[in-house]
Amino acid sequence: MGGDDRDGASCAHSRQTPPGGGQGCPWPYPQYTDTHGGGTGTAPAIPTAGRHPWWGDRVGPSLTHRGQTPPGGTQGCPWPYPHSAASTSVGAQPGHPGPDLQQGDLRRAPPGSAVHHPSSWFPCRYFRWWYKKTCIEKKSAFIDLMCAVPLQQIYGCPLGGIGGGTITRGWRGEFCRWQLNPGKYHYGTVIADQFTVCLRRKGQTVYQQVLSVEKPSTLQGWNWGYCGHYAFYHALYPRAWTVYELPGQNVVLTCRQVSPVIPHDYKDSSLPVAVFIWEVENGNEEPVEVSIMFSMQNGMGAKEDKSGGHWNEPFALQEGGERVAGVLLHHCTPTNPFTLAVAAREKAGTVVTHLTAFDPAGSGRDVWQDLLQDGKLESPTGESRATAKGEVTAAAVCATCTVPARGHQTLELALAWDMPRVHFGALGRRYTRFFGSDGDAAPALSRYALAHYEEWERKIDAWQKPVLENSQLPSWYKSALFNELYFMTDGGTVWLELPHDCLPQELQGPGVASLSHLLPVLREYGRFAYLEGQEYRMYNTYDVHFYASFALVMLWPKLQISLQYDIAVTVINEDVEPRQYLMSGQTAQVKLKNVVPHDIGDPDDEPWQHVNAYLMHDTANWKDLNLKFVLQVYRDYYLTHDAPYLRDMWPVCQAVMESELRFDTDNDGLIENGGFADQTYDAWVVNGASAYCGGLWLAAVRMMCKMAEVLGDEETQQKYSGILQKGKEAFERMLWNGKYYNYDSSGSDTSSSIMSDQCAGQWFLGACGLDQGELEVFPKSHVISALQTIFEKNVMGFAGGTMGAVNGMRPDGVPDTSSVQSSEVWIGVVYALAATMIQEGMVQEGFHTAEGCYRTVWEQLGMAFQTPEAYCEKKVYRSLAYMRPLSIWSMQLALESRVGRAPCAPPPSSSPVPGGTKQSIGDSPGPVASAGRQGPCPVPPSL
Ligand SMILES: C[C@H](CCC(=O)O)[C@H]1CC[C@H]2[C@@H]3CC[C@@H]4C[C@H](O[C@@H]5O[C@H](CO)[C@@H](O)[C@H](O)[C@H]5O)CC[C@]4(C)[C@H]3CC[C@]12C
Repeated sequence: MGGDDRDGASCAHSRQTPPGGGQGCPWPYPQYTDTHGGGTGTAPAIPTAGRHPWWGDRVGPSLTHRGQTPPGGTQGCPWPYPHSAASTSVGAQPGHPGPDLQQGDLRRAPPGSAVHHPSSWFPCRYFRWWYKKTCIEKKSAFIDLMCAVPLQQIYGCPLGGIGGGTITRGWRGEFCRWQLNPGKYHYGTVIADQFTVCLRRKGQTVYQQVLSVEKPSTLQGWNWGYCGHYAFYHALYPRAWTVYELPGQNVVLTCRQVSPVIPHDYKDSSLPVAVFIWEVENGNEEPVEVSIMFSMQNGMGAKEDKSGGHWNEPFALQEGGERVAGVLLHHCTPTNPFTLAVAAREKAGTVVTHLTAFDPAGSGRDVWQDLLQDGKLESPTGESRATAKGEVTAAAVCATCTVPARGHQTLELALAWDMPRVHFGALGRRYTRFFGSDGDAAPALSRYALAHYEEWERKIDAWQKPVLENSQLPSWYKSALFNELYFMTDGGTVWLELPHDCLPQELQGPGVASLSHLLPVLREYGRFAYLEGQEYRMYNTYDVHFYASFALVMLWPKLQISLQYDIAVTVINEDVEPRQYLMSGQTAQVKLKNVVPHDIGDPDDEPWQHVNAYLMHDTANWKDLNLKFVLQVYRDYYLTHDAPYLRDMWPVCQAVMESELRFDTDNDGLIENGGFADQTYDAWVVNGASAYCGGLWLAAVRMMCKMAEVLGDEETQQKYSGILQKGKEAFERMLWNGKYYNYDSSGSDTSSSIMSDQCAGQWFLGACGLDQGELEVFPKSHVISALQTIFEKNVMGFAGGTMGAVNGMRPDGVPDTSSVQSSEVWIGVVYALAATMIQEGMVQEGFHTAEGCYRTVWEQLGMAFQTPEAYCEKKVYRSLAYMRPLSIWSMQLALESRVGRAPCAPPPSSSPVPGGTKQSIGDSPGPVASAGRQGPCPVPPSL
């Protein structure tokens, strides 16, 4: 038996110091950057731990990062693979979680918190609520400040389509983040879930190795500890690929994993499957027999794996000329049982064998010897016995082929999981529409995946290619644009099927009938929800979705339309149940009529039926939610031309705007904030007229005028035109200070802070082509001056211009620390700001601003595939794997929208932004092909 004879210690040592600058060693350094030469080549940075006053330490030593191209670029990879992937050496130093500090220590107040402030009672109220929820009701807290998810810098591309559950693999190949029950994550590497290679020459096994750097305490009979320096990981969502050199064997394996995440596809994109295509290159002068064994535990490494009653059985399925074979692992829990299928494609020259069951807690020697003997598994017939309580079981499937001398072969394996029902509601998952809901779909799913993945890859290529091949776009951007999309599936996402014969309770109210296309849309495209964040478990948090919605409307517009219909239903409905809010301590009803809810509910409750899981503030008084609905309605219409949608949404827009008018307390055409944190910055107090909410208000009023015009509603058009006139004047008078719009008009010490998100209204207007000409809402010169000030102060004046834009900056160049959120950087806000800059012609500034966030998150902090909501300058972050960063797709929209104007080039990666911002104004983008929408920049038809 061969094997990797380098010990872990020598690998670990060489990770730190690149011999010869890393040139001689195969892919020796951890990287989270492109492999296309766009990287920085900077020395490793090891951020030190930081402690946040409220949520504790969250950042441990991070990965080191280099922007190095692997020797020969991606030449080792024989198929034409895109280069702009997040990539890393599998031999990289794993990230360690920070020291075990008290996460979310509620005894420590944030800086600037007033002892007598009503919310200083928040910790007591929160703790009482948390105790009742978690210890008495035995449910999970929608935000668990007592028990945060530990940071692990290990993640790579998740597996699976949209809304059927996801299994995330780490960049070292581990199966480590599990979301099969929607919205509920299990974090843990399952050791038995591995790929193992066996090489045979002249009838003798010459090499057998688990392709994992681990040296676990179970399955010691296996040959672990593959030297990760011989492998290199790349991720470009929804694909990832790892190139493995097999030391001493002159054989290169490349495993690429493909998930069906395909824009504008509403069938295959819903499938809970992934395919692993193993390309084998034999560099020898003699043939080699290659086996890839895929082993998998029955379960996700959670305590249920030991609950007993799980069993496995072999299967084979032939259909349409395709034959697949493998093992089904039936996971028989009382709620949400599921079946995993581990399968391989049988084709001429490929033999598929299996082992129905083995003990993953034992030494694994039997399995190892079985494979070692002849490169195949025993393939017993019949099902395994069911596990006893306390016992775990696993299975393995092996695909074997012979690769000719200097030749190349492919082995194709798949993983499918079939959990047709979810723990809330009565609806099944979207994929059951195509594969049935009896729980027996796993064989068909795996067969379908193996038969269709080539078509998926063609479609993914066609979608991504125009961006990847655009030499004017920096490589980091290409990685960010596609890799941030992981959250579309791995955001606790659920996509449900609404059958024709059943109507959920919340869709039965009288008002709902006025939404004439509600049922046709929901029945045709299903119901979609994703979490605010993996740590903030609320579905479709609407103030945040406002930012992320660009990804949805550009890539799966029907899901955005469906989501909006669901929000419209909640606007019409109410929930009169009283409850106490944790910040103010006041009691008010859960949901008022004619207001947009904060979220659609908690996955641990009944989402859609019980909305507003968030109980920090009473969001009936938030100023941004209603406006964000109106802004999205018109933006969606502008991009989709969906006239029935606009007609249905129009009365809802009118209702929420009427309700919003109560916030214009002085009748000057401009709403006022209420002196508490009454908007998405829910810990940053705002009082009186404000740049953020006032700006969103004016933009929404402008869109009301436009929609009224399109729909021929003259009366409403006049009404909102009048409000717009007055409101614009009030906004300029109360907030414009000659350089930018003040944070608010309260005259407080921090009123004059520079808010990075002050142009959010303009962002949406620009995205819908409503920022030009006579009817412009914000004077162009003011917008440009505000953006220039933000660039100068919040971006370049913060962390040397390398970390994006801080939310709030004082005019003297010191971050606004009046609240925890004013001194944070919100990645999703930064991408939105960058899009606004691009819309306004500040293309270089926009790219520089966004680049800071990408590099901080994906390179410096090692937070690939878990982009948080926020970080501070000193290595503190908040809320892992968050929705808002999907707003990067608005940068893409801005670039696409500029096609047709004069050409422009974003700066090459890491190029310094020229001193002034002036020279870039008026630059316009080069031809940027459409990656998001289908077809050219839209001009909505009039109705
Ligand atoms: C009670 C504290 C203030 C004490 C005082 O004034 O004296 C609060 C200070 C900081 C708060 C935490 C801030 C972060 C979390 C925010 C989260 O809400 C969600 O976050 C998004 C913003 O990132 C928002 O857009 C979204 O709509 C929200 O769902 C709520 C929990 C926080 C941990 C929050 C808790 C209160 C404070 C500690």
